[in-house]
Amino acid sequence: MKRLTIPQPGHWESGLDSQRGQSDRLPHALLNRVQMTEVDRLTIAYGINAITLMENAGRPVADAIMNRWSLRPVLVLCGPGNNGGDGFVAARHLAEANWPVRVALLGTRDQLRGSAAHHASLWNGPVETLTPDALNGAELIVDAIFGAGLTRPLEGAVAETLAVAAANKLTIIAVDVPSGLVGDTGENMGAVPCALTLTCFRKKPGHLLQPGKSLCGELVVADIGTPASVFVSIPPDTFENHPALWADDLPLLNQHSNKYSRGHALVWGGWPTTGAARMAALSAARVGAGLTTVAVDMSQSYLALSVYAATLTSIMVKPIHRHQDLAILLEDKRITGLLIGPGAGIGPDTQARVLTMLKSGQTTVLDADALTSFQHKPSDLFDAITGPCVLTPHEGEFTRLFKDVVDSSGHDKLSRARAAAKASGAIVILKGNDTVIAAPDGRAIINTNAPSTLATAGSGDLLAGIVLGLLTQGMEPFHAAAAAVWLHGAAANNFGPGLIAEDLPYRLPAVFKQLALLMKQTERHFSEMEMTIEFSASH
Ligand SMILES: NC(=O)C1=CN([C@@H]2O[C@H](COP(=O)(O)OP(=O)(O)OC[C@H]3O[C@@H](n4cnc5c(N)ncnc54)[C@H](OP(=O)(O)O)[C@@H]3O)[C@@H](O)[C@H]2O)[C@H](O)CC1
Ligand SMILES: [K+]
Repeated sequence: MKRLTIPQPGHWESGLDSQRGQSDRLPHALLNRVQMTEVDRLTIAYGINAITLMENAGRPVADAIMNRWSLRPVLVLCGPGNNGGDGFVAARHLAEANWPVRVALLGTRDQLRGSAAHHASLWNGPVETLTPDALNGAELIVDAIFGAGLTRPLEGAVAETLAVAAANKLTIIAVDVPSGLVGDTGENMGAVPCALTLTCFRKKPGHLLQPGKSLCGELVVADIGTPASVFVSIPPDTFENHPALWADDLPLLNQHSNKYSRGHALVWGGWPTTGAARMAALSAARVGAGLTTVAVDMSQSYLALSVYAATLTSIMVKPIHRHQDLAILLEDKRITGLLIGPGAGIGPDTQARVLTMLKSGQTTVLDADALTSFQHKPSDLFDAITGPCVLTPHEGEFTRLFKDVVDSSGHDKLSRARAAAKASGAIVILKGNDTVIAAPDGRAIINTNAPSTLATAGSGDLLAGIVLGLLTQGMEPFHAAAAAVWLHGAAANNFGPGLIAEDLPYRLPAVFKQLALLMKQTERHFSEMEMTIEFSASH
């Protein structure tokens, strides 16, 4: 199977050399504004001039409209930069197909420059002023006002016109991004919800991060002729989560596998909240940990052991009476992954257990109370993280633990997750509808398959368990984190509405079957491409 590896920074060229593919090489990369500027420059150097690039960017907008809607009046709103230029191209193609099209421009025609001025000169119809009145009679609105060049919040005629279009529920098609959406971050500086967004070459982080994600509607990526070779000098470090990024690293069974070779997961079982640790243990087992044990906190009640033991069957229980018992248990080198946090309780006992776990050198997942227990002195935690470690905070836990880090970094989710990973030395899974997985070396993945049914009690405990189960089997932590987030979303999608946390682990086997099918299709896609390459080479 061909895999799209995510090479470490600094190894990009060799990474590309080992990969196959034409323009869809690294298809899941996300590019920011600086990278896209460089992509444009390299594409032009490659031989596609700026006027053709704009033609290639604007034509798919017209095509997408004609493919989705029947003939109806269209108004194209054009801005003063290249986004506006794309709008003029789209308007021309619609008009050539005999669609009723009008154009309204922010500013005047003689202020346009370069390719935008060229394509505006090819537009034969009148150019109106961009005001709310221009909307009269239009049914579809093409928003080509601002794209990557947005520098400040929307105001004046632009803000008013978009607000009136949204209030009148007009269908809006955005060129590159809904105007007002910051492509690098997903921040909204005045954009209104669109039905469809067409962007060039690759998606941008802001298409996948909230609130941007909710503003884009259907998202389509247009091929504008940019060669995949641009990735040699523009190493992407941000990706949309997809099995192609990590599926080859998933632990696989073979005839030599036995329960010990599949690793032994250990979950800290707190008291009196026991359900969280039990569900996490079940998830770890479901994703393939050979053995799973709950280390039961006996320091508060002797009842703890009976509750865990009576409710777990294939999962083992180990009573821990004194703190030393935990350290002794961790000397067992057959244990290959640790999790503490779900239902652990906030305070010095949890702190001490976390530090003991980290000291053991074992791969560790820290969730929930294990994170909040360090809110007053996060550096104690960060200093103790010296080995493979994954942190799984939701926004509340994240803010408590990383307040100082966030104050000194960007405030968008991608920057915050990256800064937290760097400061802590751990892989950080910053959870939410747009979960970000970040590594200390700067790599990041944005997840897109999470349904809103995952916003239910216990959902986070299960995710921590899935991460643990994969790590326990030796999967590389960044890939394990991304895979776990994807599997979690896929299991929820597989169940559908009415989901409660208990349902998720039972859906994982079906998801593994889907995944195997998906990867077979990907493999077929690659082998077909190989045939195409051989065919073209021989002619
Ligand atoms: N490979 C590609 O992706 C290609 C993309 N194309 C399209 O080009 C745009 C980016 O074009 P650019 O000219 O850099 O920027 P914009 O068109 O988005 O906007 C720049 C102008 O807008 C003014 N501006 C910005 N924000 C505001 C605001 N809030 N209010 C008023 N005016 C604003 C800005 O003025 P300044 O005073 O700030 O300089 C500029 O005048 C990309 O998104 C794609 O659509 C290419 O067509 C093909 C290749
Ligand atoms: K736009």
